[in-house]
Amino acid sequence: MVNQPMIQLKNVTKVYPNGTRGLNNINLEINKGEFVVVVGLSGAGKSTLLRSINRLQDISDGDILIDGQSITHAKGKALRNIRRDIGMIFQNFNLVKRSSVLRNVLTGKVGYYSAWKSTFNLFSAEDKQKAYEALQQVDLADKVYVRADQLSGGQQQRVSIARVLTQNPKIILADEPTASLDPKTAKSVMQYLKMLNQEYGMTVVANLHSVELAREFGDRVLGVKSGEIIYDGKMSETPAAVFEKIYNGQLEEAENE
Ligand SMILES: Nc1ncnc2c1ncn2[C@@H]1O[C@H](COP(=O)(O)OP(=O)(O)OP(=O)(O)O)[C@@H](O)[C@H]1O
Repeated sequence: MVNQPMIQLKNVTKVYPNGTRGLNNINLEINKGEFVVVVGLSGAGKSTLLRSINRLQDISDGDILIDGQSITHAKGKALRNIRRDIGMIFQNFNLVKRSSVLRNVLTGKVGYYSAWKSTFNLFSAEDKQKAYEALQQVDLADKVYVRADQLSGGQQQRVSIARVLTQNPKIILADEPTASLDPKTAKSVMQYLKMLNQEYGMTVVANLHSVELAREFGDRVLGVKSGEIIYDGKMSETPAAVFEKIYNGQLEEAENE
């Protein structure tokens, strides 16, 4: 298959108002269908990278392209359309806790509805059916009408995965998706993310703290330090020692050249 760039960062810099360089002149291409894990110490810039890709925050310099279109310069409807193609998975699940599982999953469709229809939850029967099917995919069909806050952490993360499936994006950005879960549950959540990647061809970029999960699920690994990419390689060609060094903050860019 010819490599098709899905996410492109061109000379991207993010300077926070207090002067911190969250990202320092990053150039990066992620292809359609890749499962990329981003690793690095706390404060390295992993979340800044993800938040910049879907423009949850504006970058200071450079350009970011999503499937060939600049999200950096998009406005109004064009920006909303690009954002529709990007699903997010958060460490804290970001569910509406007092709403039902089904309603939470349907919010994945909000980007497709006019403001007033989504305010009044006027979802079509077809979308309700799709949301139900998404819940089947993550093995939660028996929890459709349960309130989100009645579920365990792992189940709540599966609801957020079903929400992303309903949104049907091209890209999923997962910011520490398993950080608040026990190891067994974390692995199961990663398996569902892998399913979205393999069965639906969604491109996944995930920040992960766990070396073990990163090695098991990523196809490609990006090591980040002080707002720069200090390692970029195929998982299968990345020795375990490189991981240890990235996580210990000992890997310097020169070692990777
Ligand atoms: N809103 C902000 N204002 C100022 N500095 C910030 C802001 N957000 C992040 N930073 C700084 O930018 C750098 C990168 O932070 P970021 O949150 O991207 O790191 P991270 O690798 O995701 O860390 P963690 O694993 O702890 O989430 C850090 O020095 C951080 O203190």
